[in-house]
Amino acid sequence: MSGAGAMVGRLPRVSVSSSVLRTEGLYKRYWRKTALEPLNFSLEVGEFVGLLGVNGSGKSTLMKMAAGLVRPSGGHLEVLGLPPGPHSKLEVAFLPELDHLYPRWTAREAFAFFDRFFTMNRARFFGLLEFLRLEETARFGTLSKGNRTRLRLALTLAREARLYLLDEPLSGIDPLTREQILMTLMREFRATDMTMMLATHQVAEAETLFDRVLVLDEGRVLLEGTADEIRARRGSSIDRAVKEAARERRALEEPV
Ligand SMILES: Nc1ncnc2c1ncn2[C@@H]1O[C@H](COP(=O)(O)OP(=O)(O)OP(=O)(O)O)[C@@H](O)[C@H]1O
Repeated sequence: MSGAGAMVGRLPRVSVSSSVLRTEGLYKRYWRKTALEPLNFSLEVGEFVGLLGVNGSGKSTLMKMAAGLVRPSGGHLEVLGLPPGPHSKLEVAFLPELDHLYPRWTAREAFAFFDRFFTMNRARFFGLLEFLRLEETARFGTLSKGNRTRLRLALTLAREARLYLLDEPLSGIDPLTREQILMTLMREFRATDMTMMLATHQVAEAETLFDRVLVLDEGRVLLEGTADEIRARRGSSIDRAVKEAARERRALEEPV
């Protein structure tokens, strides 16, 4: 990949001793709907964790709580040792699912806007544009869906942050390109101390990509562990293990 060194640039500040994200009994209800059941989970410095699950399993809810955008209903949540707040807004780079960029902005202008609020890594951003084959001068509103997704990803990863939360960062990109982008980016970024959680429906990506996965199903933890642990425990690929575990849970819950 071209510009790989420049892409990574300065390493984010890290505190080696404590978890970047820690939850204890964290849960979320929207009126009567439970989006996330009490969750005990932690994310350590330098880890790259896959947050997996089908639509509505609670992935975005967990990410939004960690990003300080949704208030938990109860339990304990710590980001970099403190409840989410102004400190974590600066230290957490969150890529939401929805397009949030002004359509008339070029990549350059979007970068300048972000640069007013966050610590941005210019060399990394332009390295990412090159790698993702994005033009600096094209307006966001004129880009294809896949290219808009790429630009949003580049802006998020160009932030100097201690935690990156990427919610379906490659939706709308064809599977082959998606795999290439993810594999290359992760190879680059995992050589640093960047800590990431990436939400995806694409369970098969967990086979090779992540240090560890957390699989949610209807707001509950279905599986958790490294790919090797899950394969050893269940004797099958993660993709199959997730399907089997979901089937088993449904069978247990069916009234007799
Ligand atoms: N603002 C809200 N008000 C009411 N219910 C909500 C709200 N946000 C999410 N939910 C519900 O909470 C549950 C979990 O939703 P969430 O968006 O976290 O799932 P998800 O795994 O991210 O889904 P997807 O993959 O489709 O993005 C769903 O049943 C959803 O309908």
